[in-house]
Amino acid sequence: MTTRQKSDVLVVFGATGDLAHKMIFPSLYAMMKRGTLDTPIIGVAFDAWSREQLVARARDAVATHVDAIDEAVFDKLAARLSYVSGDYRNPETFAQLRTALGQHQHPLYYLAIPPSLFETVVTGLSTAGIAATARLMVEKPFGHDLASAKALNAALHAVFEEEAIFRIDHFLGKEAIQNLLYFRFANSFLEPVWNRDHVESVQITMAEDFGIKGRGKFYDEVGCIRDVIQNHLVNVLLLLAMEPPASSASDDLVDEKVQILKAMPPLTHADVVRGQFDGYLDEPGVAPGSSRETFAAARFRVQTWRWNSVPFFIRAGKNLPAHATEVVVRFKQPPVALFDNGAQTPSNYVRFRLGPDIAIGIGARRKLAGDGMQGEAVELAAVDDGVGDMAPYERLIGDAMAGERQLFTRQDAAELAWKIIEPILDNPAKPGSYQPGSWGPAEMADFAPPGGWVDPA
Ligand SMILES: NC(=O)C1=CN([C@@H]2O[C@H](COP(=O)(O)OP(=O)(O)OC[C@H]3O[C@@H](n4cnc5c(N)ncnc54)[C@H](OP(=O)(O)O)[C@@H]3O)[C@@H](O)[C@H]2O)C=CC1
Ligand SMILES: O=C1O[C@H](COP(=O)(O)O)[C@@H](O)[C@H](O)[C@H]1O
Repeated sequence: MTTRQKSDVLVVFGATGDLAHKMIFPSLYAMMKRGTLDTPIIGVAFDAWSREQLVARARDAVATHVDAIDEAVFDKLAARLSYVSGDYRNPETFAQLRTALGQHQHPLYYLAIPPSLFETVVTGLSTAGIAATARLMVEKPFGHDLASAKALNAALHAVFEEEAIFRIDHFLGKEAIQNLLYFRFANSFLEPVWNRDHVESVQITMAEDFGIKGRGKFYDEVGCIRDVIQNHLVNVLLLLAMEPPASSASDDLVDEKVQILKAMPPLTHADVVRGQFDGYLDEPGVAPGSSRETFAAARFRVQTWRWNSVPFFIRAGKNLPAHATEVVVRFKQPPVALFDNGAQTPSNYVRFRLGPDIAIGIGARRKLAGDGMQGEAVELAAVDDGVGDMAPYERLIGDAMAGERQLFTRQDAAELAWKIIEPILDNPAKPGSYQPGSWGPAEMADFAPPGGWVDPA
């Protein structure tokens, strides 16, 4: 299959599951509405459902996520749906799928299934002779540590070439995160100051004001560092730190990200604060006495000419006081404090609000009206209302079907990210406890970027 060839059928493994309900069907509906989906869609899962049951499930999924279903659009989606029922461990399931594919030669197989079944399905596709001219889209988590990520890559590569594999990190499909790349490299005014001469620190906060939403079993195996830092937030860091790519071609972009990953030394325990919210151990599915973190803050180093000595801090957690993902790039103080009676005033910054609301702000000081040279902090902000923005899964499914790899994680990048995080995974020490609605455990009092954390409003 050439890299430019469009997939001519979408096959969703896990069509009856939670992710399909929450993200995939609403995205397929949105694609249909936008006119960007014109292929058949085959769901494959264990439940002995009829096609009508799958259509009903898809309808429920869409109804849950849109204000009012456009019936004509949904009917077009429903008309494209078919269903193959069977166990992925049974070769007969793949024989049935081969029949269902009919004349279609270039499927996109979307693995929205438990990771323990990725290899089983890939082998099943290969044995049935329906893998050679196909693409594979793989859900997170992509491995549990470096060794498992490597093993998974080896299993996928036994059947699919790297160019045919699309590893999802839904953060990369977000409009605001694409804008990080755009804002940095579509403007020239940032470049002269975007380096260690001018930047004091970079901080990335992903705060969620809700808990683990009944996903105790999943979350307790994963924890905050694996769930969002190793993937989503390291990806944000890479977009902030990377050098300008030679072109916007996928491999040129990823090559620059990989250069940054190679320049980041593995974390040590001294680089990390872990926390667990009070009440976590009472959540269904959480192991008794679990030491899994629901909060983590980490200090990363990027040892390049541009960034050496600039700390990159990431913090993330459940049950924090706000729901916001935000980056603050803080610039150094002016060399001489001429005004404000010589006081060191908050310095300049660039703030990227990545979600749920979207904004870019530039922090500066201006003089207050009056006789004295006293000032105040102001922010020049561009706020995006998000109306009409493409949801990440819609963008990513569309890109994978088109063979567009820019927003997917390449094998080397996935493995390097694990290498950096690996030493701090699975710390048996008890994380510091924190009250739901606070900014993490007491240890955070001594763990902050120069100038302190900026708590998103
Ligand atoms: N749910 C979420 O919010 C998110 C999920 N993900 C990832 O997406 C993937 C799927 O997660 P999720 O939808 O929550 O999982 P679910 O457990 O809800 O769904 C699993 C799906 O796999 C099918 N399945 C499982 N075992 C078999 C089998 N042996 N043979 C045939 N079908 C089987 C199930 O079919 P059946 O129902 O018929 O038994 C079901 O359709 C995972 O990798 C997860 O990490 C990523 C981000 C968020
Ligand atoms: O992958 C995940 O992301 C969500 C947050 O995603 P967002 O797009 O809603 O910001 C997080 O809540 C979840 O724990 C994690 O698995």
